[in-house]
Amino acid sequence: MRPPVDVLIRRVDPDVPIPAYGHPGDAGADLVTTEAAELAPGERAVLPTGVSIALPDGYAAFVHPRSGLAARCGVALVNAPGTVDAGYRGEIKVIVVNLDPRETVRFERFDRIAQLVVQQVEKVRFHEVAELPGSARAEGGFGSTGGHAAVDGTTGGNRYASVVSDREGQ
Ligand SMILES: O=c1ccn([C@H]2C[C@H](O)[C@@H](COP(=O)(O)OP(=O)(O)OP(=O)(O)O)O2)c(=O)[nH]1
Ligand SMILES: [Mg+2]
Repeated sequence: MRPPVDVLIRRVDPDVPIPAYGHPGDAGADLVTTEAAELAPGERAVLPTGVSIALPDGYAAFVHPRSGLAARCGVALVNAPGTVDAGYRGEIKVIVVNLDPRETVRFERFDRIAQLVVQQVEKVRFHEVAELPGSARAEGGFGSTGGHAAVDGTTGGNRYASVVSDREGQ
């Protein structure tokens, strides 16, 4: 296993726990909210995590959702994954949204709300050309290989979801 990358961290809130990995080998270290919040269905909020970091050059950190929160409460991140640039010294914030159609979600102070994944990122130089080199995929995308959702129960073969926009009685 490669040695961990050292990242400087500052507590904006003196009592906040340092982000921690749940298990060895986990990709994300959990972030908490330092503010309690209540989100009605459809509501969103920008929640403070109480920490700011200084990443080494060539790295970025990504704010990812937690699957348990998504599955149990319908909480998603509006901008998932959020990007924390190496030069950002402000407090890391998490933009949560309650996607549950009925239930209000309540976060208590220090509830774990997201996870931070630190990765190396490449910086590229863009070279403008009139024509790009050919490829097997060419311009195919957005479901060109099949297996996409069908609308109103239309079967397209090899599908795995459907959208029912014209439900009975509506
Ligand atoms: O979920 C997030 C996303 C971003 N940030 C912080 C770190 C990041 O470096 C900065 C800017 O983020 P981004 O580039 O996504 O936002 P922008 O709307 O493009 O703002 P800017 O013009 O400041 O780059 O905000 C967070 O704390 N949490
Ligand atoms: Mg930006």
